[in-house]
Amino acid sequence: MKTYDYIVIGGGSGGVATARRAAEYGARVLLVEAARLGGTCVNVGCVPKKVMWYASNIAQAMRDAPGYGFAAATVSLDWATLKTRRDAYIARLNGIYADMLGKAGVEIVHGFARFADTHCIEVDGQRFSAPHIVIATGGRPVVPDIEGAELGIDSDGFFALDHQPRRVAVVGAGYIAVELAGVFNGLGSEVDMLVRGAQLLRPFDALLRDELAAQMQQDGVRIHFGAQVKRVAREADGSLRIERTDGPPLQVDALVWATGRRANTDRLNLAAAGLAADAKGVIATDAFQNTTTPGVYAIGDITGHAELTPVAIAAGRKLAARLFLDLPDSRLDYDCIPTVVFSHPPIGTVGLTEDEARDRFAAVKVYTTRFTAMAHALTEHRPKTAMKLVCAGDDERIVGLHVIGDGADEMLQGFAVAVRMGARKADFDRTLAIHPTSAEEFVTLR
Ligand SMILES: Cc1cc2nc3c(=O)[nH]c(=O)nc-3n(C[C@H](O)[C@H](O)[C@H](O)COP(=O)(O)OP(=O)(O)OC[C@H]3O[C@@H](n4cnc5c(N)ncnc54)[C@H](O)[C@@H]3O)c2cc1C
Ligand SMILES: NC(=O)c1ccc[n+]([C@@H]2O[C@H](COP(=O)([O-])OP(=O)(O)OC[C@H]3O[C@@H](n4cnc5c(N)ncnc54)[C@H](O)[C@@H]3O)[C@@H](O)[C@H]2O)c1
Repeated sequence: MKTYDYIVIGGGSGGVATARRAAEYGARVLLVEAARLGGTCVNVGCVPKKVMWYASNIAQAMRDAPGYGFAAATVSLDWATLKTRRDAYIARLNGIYADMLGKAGVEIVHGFARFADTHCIEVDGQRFSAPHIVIATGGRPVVPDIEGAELGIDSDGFFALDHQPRRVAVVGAGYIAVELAGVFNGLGSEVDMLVRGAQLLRPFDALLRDELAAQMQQDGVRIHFGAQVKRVAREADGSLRIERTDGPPLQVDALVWATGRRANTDRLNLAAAGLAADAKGVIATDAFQNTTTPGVYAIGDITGHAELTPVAIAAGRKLAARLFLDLPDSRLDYDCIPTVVFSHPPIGTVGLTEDEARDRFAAVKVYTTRFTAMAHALTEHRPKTAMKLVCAGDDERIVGLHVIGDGADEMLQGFAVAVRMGARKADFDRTLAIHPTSAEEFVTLR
């Protein structure tokens, strides 16, 4: 049996980050990865998704071009070329991850890890042990148990598509549903969204939810609220017939399930480590990523906190510093996590929604604005930008900042620093505007 200081199960966002840091701090580290290095984010998440988002933005820019006097061009996408180029980019990233880990001195084993006991794992019959083992095995998409569900694809299947479906149904209303629906629509597919509830992005501030639904509908996405899929069947021409609760069947070329994810903990033999997961596969941790078994930790999506790459990375790095730099207080603060939804238009949000703030504070003041960004003054397509500042207390501390509109994705990071530092409305007011931008509206709100 080979022994190490630290074993990392899973080479995704959290696993790679914690392994690398621990090795840099002098630990002997083994990382076990069952599939491709980089995990969900690099292979079937953030990265290929953002490439598709950019592609969709380029298509929109081509449609906007005549407003600026350019001759109208036919927007015709060779999806297969885009996929080949995207896949090549990701293969390069896989290689960079392997190099990076190698240079840091992390040993990598390719295979599927299972616990043999509290401090020992087994990979393809080989055993490895360490006093510290971190589980960073991420999650996978879940699909409802409905007749014909297997005829649809999930987000992994979206990235495997080698041609563009002409008509698409997207089921769900979370991050992935709105992002993929926006990409398909921007690239010219006909899109129907089937939403079980009455809103998109239910946990988000009402301003963002309402603006996004309105803009997507204006851009041609048919959003069916209160809609559930009853049955899916393949027609003779290869298309799919989707029977739903709220209206006549839909006929589409692809059905995408964007109905949530579950943690990859069911095949880890957790019991051997004295652990158990909940129904969604989530492993309970304390504020320091400790599980209930001493020496076994969990980070990233399997902990059921904000399922975001920077969260997994930061939790992994903090843990490495606690274990191998002798910094006993090193832990991630899960408050005030900024996040961007790469919808069309994009959303940026940090802190509390207005409703959350009203529940928490006696005095809440809200500032909002809604306008057409200058870039669209000359174009036929005129998406709106909307912003909200949620302030609490007599000194109007900014406890929530929300924006939807072009540029929201790049706008948020700097404002997230200000919110994290405890900025007051008065701090925004005395910050000079940068003109002409959309972001300047945040410092001129009255
Ligand atoms: C479509 C999509 C888009 C997304 N977009 C964004 C975005 O724009 N921004 C953002 O911040 N987040 C985004 N996310 C979320 C982000 O990808 C995850 O939060 C992040 O990848 C979680 O990192 P992790 O380390 O917990 O797990 P993962 O990155 O999922 O890595 C887990 C790794 O563990 C491996 N593994 C599993 N079981 C075992 C085992 N037993 N043995 C060995 N290896 C194992 C897996 O193969 C995988 O490589 C997106 C997710 C999806 C699905
Ligand atoms: N831009 C980003 O940072 C980004 C992008 C994608 C994903 N993510 C992360 O990944 C996580 C997972 O994303 P997601 O979109 O899979 O999950 P989600 O939890 O955001 O959304 C799941 C959606 O599916 C719906 N749903 C669940 N079961 C259903 C059913 N049987 N029928 C119909 N609808 C059903 C839910 O109501 C919800 O709208 C996100 O919470 C986020 O943390 C982040």
